[in-house]
Amino acid sequence: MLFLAEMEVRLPPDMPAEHADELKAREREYSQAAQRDGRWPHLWRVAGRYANVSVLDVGSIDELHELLSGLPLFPYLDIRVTPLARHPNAIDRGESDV
Ligand SMILES: O=C(O)C[C@H]1C=CC(=O)O1
Repeated sequence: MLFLAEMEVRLPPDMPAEHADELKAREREYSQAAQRDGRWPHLWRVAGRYANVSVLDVGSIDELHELLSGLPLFPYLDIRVTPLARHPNAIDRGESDV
């Protein structure tokens, strides 16, 4: 199941820089592990904003929630999730038409 996830990062301005750096380092490790295992096929920075647009590939809504809520930055993220369905005009990538 594919989901579009739009995330806005909102770190409190008074968060100590060392704490922010530690969270960002853990976030990088966590999201790169998910990218490597195929659950996070796209991660794009939104130009001009501390925000990303991601495509997540998970087996269930519960797995999606587990993946997102496990993000070290989760308490500081505004996340909007949109389920994705196949577009009928999309060029086939080896899967059968829906
Ligand atoms: O967009 C961000 O920087 C937050 C975040 C979400 C995944 C990741 O690696 O970083």
